[in-house]
Amino acid sequence: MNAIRVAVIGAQGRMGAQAVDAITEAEGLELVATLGSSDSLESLLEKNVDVAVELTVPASTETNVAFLVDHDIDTVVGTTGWDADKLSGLKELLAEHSDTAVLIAPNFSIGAVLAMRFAELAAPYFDSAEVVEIHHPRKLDAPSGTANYTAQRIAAARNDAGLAPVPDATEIDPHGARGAVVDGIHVHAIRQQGMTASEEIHFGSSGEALTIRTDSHSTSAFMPGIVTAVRSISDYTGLVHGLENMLDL
Ligand SMILES: NC(=O)C1=CN([C@@H]2O[C@H](COP(=O)(O)OP(=O)(O)OC[C@H]3O[C@@H](n4cnc5c(N)ncnc54)[C@H](O)[C@@H]3O)[C@@H](O)[C@H]2O)C=CC1
Ligand SMILES: O=C(O)C1=N[C@H](C(=O)O)C[C@H](O)C1
Repeated sequence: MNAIRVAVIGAQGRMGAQAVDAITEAEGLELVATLGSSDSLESLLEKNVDVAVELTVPASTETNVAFLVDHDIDTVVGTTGWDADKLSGLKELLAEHSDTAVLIAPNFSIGAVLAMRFAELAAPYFDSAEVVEIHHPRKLDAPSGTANYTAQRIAAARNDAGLAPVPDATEIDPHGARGAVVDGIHVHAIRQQGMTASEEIHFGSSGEALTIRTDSHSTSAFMPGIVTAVRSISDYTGLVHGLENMLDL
C-alpha cells in the first residue's frame, strides 16, 4: 500500500515540530511538506498531499482549513478557536466537497478524550458541574478548546436528562470570580509556568463529589492521537468534531 502523504502546517510551533517527528517516525506515513507562517499554502498543491495536519494559531486556522478543503485535502486540525459560527461555516464548505473530511480535535490526548467521555456519562447524575483548566502561560486563548468542548458536552448531557440549571446563589461577583460560563457551565482558566495542559471536572450532589482529572505533562501526549487521526481520516467525509469519533468510544 502507498504511504499516506502528510503535510504539517505550523511546523515550527511546539505542537507542529513534535508532529513532524511523530509523522516521520510513523509507519505508513510520509512527511512531504512542512509550512511555517511565512510559507504559502499554494506550495502544497504540487506535493500531492493526502492529509494536512493544521497546528497554528486561532487567528489563522479557519483560513488555512478553508484553503485545504477548497483543494479537497483531508485535514486534521488541532488548533483551537473553532466556535459554533466557524464550525457551521466549515460544515457548509464541506457540503460542497463531498469526498473531503476535516477533523476538528479539541484534544488529541487519549486521557483527555476519555475524561470528557467520563464527564458526559457522569453529568446527568450530579446537581453541580464546573470545569477548571490549567495551561502554560504562552497559551493565547482562554478558556481552552478542551474546556469549552467539555462544558458543551456536560451541558448537552444535563439538558438531555432534563436537569435544572446548576445551583448557584451568587449575586455579587465584581471581579468575575465565578469564571466564564459556557452553555450554563462555569469554566475557570489557570495559567501556570511549568504546566502543559490539565483539566479537572468537578461534580457534586448532596453529600458527595466526583472529580475527574486529566494531565498532559508534555506535548508527546498528543502525538498518538494525531497519528491515529491521519491514518483514519480517509474513512470519513464531512466534519468530524472530536477524536472520540475515530476511537469507537
Ligand atoms: N488539539 C490538541 O490536542 C492540542 C491543541 N493545541 C493547540 O494547537 C495550537 C498550536 O499550539 P502550539 O504549537 O503550542 O502553538 P505555537 O505558538 O507554539 O505554534 C503555532 C505555530 O503556528 C505558526 N503559524 C501561525 N500562523 C500560521 C500560518 N498561517 N501558517 C503556518 N504557520 C502559522 C506560528 O508561527 C507558530 O510556529 C493552539 O491553538 C493550541 O491551543 C495544542 C496542544 C494540543
Ligand atoms: O494550547 C495548548 O497547549 C493546548 N490547547 C488545547 C486546548 O486549548 O484545549 C489542547 C490542550 O489542552 C493543549
